[in-house]
Amino acid sequence: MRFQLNDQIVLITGGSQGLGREFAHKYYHEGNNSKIIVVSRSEKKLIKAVDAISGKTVGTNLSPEETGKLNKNAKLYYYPCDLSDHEAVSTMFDRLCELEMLPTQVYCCAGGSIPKLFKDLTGEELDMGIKMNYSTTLHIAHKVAQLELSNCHLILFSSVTAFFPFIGYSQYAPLKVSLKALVGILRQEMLQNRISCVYPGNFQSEGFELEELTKPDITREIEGASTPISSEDCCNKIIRSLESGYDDITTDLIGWFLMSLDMGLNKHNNKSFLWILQLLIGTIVNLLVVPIYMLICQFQIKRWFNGQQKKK
Ligand SMILES: NC(=O)C1=CN([C@@H]2O[C@H](COP(=O)(O)OP(=O)(O)OC[C@H]3O[C@@H](n4cnc5c(N)ncnc54)[C@H](OP(=O)(O)O)[C@@H]3O)[C@@H](O)[C@H]2O)C=CC1
Ligand SMILES: CCCCCCCCCCCCCCCC(=O)[C@@H](N)CO
Repeated sequence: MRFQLNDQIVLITGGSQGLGREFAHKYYHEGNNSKIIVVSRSEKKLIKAVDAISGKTVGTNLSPEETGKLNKNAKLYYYPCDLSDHEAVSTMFDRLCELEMLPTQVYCCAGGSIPKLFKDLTGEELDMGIKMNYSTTLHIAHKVAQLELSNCHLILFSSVTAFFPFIGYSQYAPLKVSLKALVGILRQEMLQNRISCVYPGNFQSEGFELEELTKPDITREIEGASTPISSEDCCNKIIRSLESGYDDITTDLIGWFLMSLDMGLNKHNNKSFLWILQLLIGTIVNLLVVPIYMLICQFQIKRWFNGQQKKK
């Protein structure tokens, strides 16, 4: 399935800000004869996003209640929906079916993290992590599977933390690992669909700014190797990889390197021309470097905890 921006109906979850809004902007300005539907919980943020993308208020609300004002010739649409609610997702797809706007590409950008030590998280924050990072993608993928949208290209957004879950990301990384597992299974079951998975490193977004407020220093120290890039750069890197036919995509060197350590049983369909290099690097580094790094990492973490004790 050759990837292109033109002649698509592209559904972007998490399209009200950050990376999702960047993709919407890219399709709006470069995708000829494409329709864009941005989805998130907040109608207010969606309206702000469509204004920012198009420079004027042209976004059309696709909700059933807005049928009277529907402009079928518009390019940019929005649909407020809490994607962690299976029924709400089902209603959204019913609506898209009614309007003959079932998607040909789906970007599952909805997600976000609250970096804290596990014991410092609230039950609500833990539940939010599961909903925001897993359920939102799960229900969308489930509807694509059930409707047998065989020409639909699913693009899931995991994270580098799926290759190396580390201290401070207990509310987030396990769910990004789950997405990696889901991708492996869907690739075996949904043979008619192209299923891509993106493992971004850090990039500047509203979500990134928010997570910086609670991120423990030790977490920031470990992830220092992933310097935040702009959302626009991240978007363009991902589009270039998709256009090159890759389906397991990273956005920085450390992400590519950590993916090489995680080749396992799910990466053998990776079309990266560097795939064999990744396999070789992964084998050698897993054997010779990882044991040493994990000792250093444990020392770093123990030193940080000792420092925390002294502060008390
Ligand atoms: N920024 C980074 O450094 C990295 C980000 N990632 C991943 O990339 C993706 C995009 O990240 P980023 O741009 O920073 O995200 P942001 O946190 O900036 O935006 C998250 C988006 O998801 C939407 N959203 C959250 N919960 C729901 C829900 N239940 N239903 C519908 N929409 C929802 C939000 O809109 P609303 O509040 O209106 O619902 C918002 O539009 C995420 O999956 C993130 O985990 C991965 C690695 C690094
Ligand atoms: C031989 C072994 C070497 C190991 C080096 C370890 C380097 C770890 C870099 C981790 C980068 C994590 C980026 C997370 C982005 C993200 O998902 C958050 N911003 C949440 O949004």
